[in-house]
Amino acid sequence: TKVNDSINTNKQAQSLTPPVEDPKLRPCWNPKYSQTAENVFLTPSHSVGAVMCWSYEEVHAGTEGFSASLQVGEGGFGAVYRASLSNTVCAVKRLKQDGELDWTVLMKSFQTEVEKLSKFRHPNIVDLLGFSEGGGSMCLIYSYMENQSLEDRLHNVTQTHHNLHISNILLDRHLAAKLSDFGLAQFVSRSSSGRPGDQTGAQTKSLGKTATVRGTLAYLPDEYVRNGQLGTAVDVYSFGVVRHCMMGNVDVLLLADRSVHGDQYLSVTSSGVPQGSIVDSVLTWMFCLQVFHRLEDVQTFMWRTSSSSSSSAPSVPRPPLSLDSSVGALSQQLSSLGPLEDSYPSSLSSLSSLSSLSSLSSQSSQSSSSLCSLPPPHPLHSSSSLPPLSSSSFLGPCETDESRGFSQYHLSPQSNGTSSRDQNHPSVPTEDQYNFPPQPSTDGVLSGGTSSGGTSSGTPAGFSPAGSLQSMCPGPSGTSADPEPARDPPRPVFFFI
Ligand SMILES: Nc1ncnc2c1ncn2[C@@H]1O[C@H](COP(=O)(O)OP(=O)(O)OP(=O)(O)O)[C@@H](O)[C@H]1O
Repeated sequence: TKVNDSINTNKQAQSLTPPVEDPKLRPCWNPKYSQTAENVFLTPSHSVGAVMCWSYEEVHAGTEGFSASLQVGEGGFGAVYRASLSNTVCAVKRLKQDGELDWTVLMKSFQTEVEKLSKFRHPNIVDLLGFSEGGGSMCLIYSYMENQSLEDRLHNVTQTHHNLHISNILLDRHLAAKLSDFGLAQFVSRSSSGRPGDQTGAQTKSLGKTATVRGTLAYLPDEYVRNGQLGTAVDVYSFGVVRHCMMGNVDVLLLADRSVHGDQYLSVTSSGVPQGSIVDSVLTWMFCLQVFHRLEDVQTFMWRTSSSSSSSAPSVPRPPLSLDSSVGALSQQLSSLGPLEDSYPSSLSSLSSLSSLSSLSSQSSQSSSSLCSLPPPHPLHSSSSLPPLSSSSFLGPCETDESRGFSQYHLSPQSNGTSSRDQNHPSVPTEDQYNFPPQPSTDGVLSGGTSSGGTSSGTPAGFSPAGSLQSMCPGPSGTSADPEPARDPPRPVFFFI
């Protein structure tokens, strides 16, 4: 009753439902979602402005009645199911109705998610395919991320609890990382007063505790650390950190330490050995390096398997060249840092971990010569000293069907049971995968970074690694002298599959 009353009385939510002409398949195009000049966060080329509206019956059938056997996860906003809609595998997030959440707030979040993701498509944001209202439930329908969340995967990597705020980073079948809960998280950051970051209202009381804000300081933006602000920016920031790590970009040290120790590292690391809490920096770096290596292994494994089992083109993109060269160079830098114990006597456990991780780095360094034909770049090169990224020559590891901003999903069923989305997909520039402009200042977070953290173009620090990425991680069409170097057999994959 509460649900139905809320739906009936909430005109905003009702306005999401378009006029119904075809009850079976109802394309939802709302002109108010069209791209506007101020929507600069994502590029117009990724904008499609259309999502599908599904009936409750269709979603119910596609999830086999929201069967527990199809549930793939559960977050603060509800359970997520693997579903089949029009012969397309989707992820259906059914928003909770458990009384813990203020239903009015939830509906607003629902609306926000639909509005925002109807406007935008981005290679690193999970595509919203549609939504459903009715039957007393509200569902958001996304493209299905076969490899689920990075957090899930990391549990398998480390077999220990970790504190990264990365549950909203999902991995597609190519292991390309994408942000989810874009609009939902955005709304959580706002109170009923509309002031960003106001966590005192009843709205955020209920949603705030469900929002995923776990994490070490290293992975959270300054603004969250200082003010407790939640929201998309936190995810984007953490995503940026993880992405840098996964790319083997030593700028991760900048990001990792910015929130803890201020901006001092921004200049220090681009010119010399970082000062301050090097233990935290190195631990962060090495941990993420492990993640990167595992992801790289899996990509290599998948690519090789696909290549050897089929004479046709591989179904997964060829992995980027190894980044072990940068690891080795970093390792050398670390070995020249001097004693750490004197500076950080209380970090004994960290130092112990550091020791083992340093040895990992050495191993990586030793293997780098056989794995990578690239000359090792100087690990502390500033991004600005590197050549600009050329979109035509760079093909990063996220250059996949989905991650290219391949968002023109046509959900019409095909006779062979597959979606037609694999045909005629648009080509999208790749630069913006690595250049996140600042968020609108109304967010209150990450709006251009700090005074010394931003680049000259106003991009927050750490969100413009294009040059570094090109240097560190040239893709298969990159400028490397050896476009397809001989690689050792992939190391054992023991956690993903
Ligand atoms: N598009 C998707 N494809 C495949 N699995 C998904 C998808 N979205 C979510 N999941 C799975 O469902 C789980 C829960 O995701 P969800 O976004 O609901 O919550 P969360 O991000 O873990 O937490 P919170 O809602 O508090 O941010 C994820 O960890 C992931 O395993």
